Amino acid sequence: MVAERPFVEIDGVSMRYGGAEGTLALKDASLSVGRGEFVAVVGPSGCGKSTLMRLVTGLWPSSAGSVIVAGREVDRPLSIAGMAFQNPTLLPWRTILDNVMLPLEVVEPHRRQLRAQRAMYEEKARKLLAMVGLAGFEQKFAYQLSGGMQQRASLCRALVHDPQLLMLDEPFGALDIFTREDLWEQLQQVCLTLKPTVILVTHDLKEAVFLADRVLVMSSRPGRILAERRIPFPRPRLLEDTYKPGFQALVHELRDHISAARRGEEILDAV
Ligand SMILES: Nc1ncnc2c1ncn2[C@@H]1O[C@H](COP(=O)(O)OP(=O)(O)OP(=O)(O)O)[C@@H](O)[C@H]1O
Repeated sequence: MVAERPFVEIDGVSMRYGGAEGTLALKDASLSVGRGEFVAVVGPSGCGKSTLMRLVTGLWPSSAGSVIVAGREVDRPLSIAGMAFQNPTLLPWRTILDNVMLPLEVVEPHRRQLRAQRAMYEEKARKLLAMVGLAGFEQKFAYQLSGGMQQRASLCRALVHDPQLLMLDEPFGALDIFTREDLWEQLQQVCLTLKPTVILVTHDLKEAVFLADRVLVMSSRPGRILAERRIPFPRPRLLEDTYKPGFQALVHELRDHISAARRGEEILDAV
């Protein structure tokens, strides 16, 4: 049997901002993500995690190496990706429903079909909102929602055009722990239902272990993948699981990797 080609293939990628004398954010970073896999990327602050996300989604070109998604070299912003960031960035003049439907006005083939099939698309957006507990808030504006609710809406916006790839950069970073845990469960449910390929950048190791099939640990800047850990726990995972010794041992193991990576940074800085 022929092994399926990874959905995301990053090979020997380097990225320097600001010309030859600028900041080397990534150096010789390689990783691959299988179709339908949920990968979390963790690492010391400033190690290049967000840079990696920008390269995969085609928002920036890499300085060296190759980024291939769905078998194609990434050389422009990817339309098959949905993205959500720490800041939900909802447009204040649009209702929540219209914010969620925004990608449909931009991404083909939805853009072409939106006028004729508006009712179908609207139903889809409403279903997503209901899935994350926002039924009844469709006609509200962002200022009428809490931070956690806005983040849920931004997750729906990232999913509305059926992206094959979901890119999440600290999407829950600004939220309190209760809201965050609530959203982990909802994201897990959404992923079990829609089965996108997901890359999640997070500082929260518990979040990484709860959500991911595999956690990748990056070195300090210039970033590359230092270690990876497969997460063996069956799904759906429960919040109670995060208190179990096996779960906590994995979190500690990842923390040790990151501490080692940070010590590497200090040693390098001292040279
Ligand atoms: N647009 C930019 N121009 C110049 N340098 C940049 C730019 N974006 C990021 N950098 C630098 O590249 C390095 C990696 O940044 P990046 O945001 O990718 O790290 P990160 O791991 O996501 O950080 P954090 O964990 O703190 O969010 C940092 O030193 C940062 O200062």
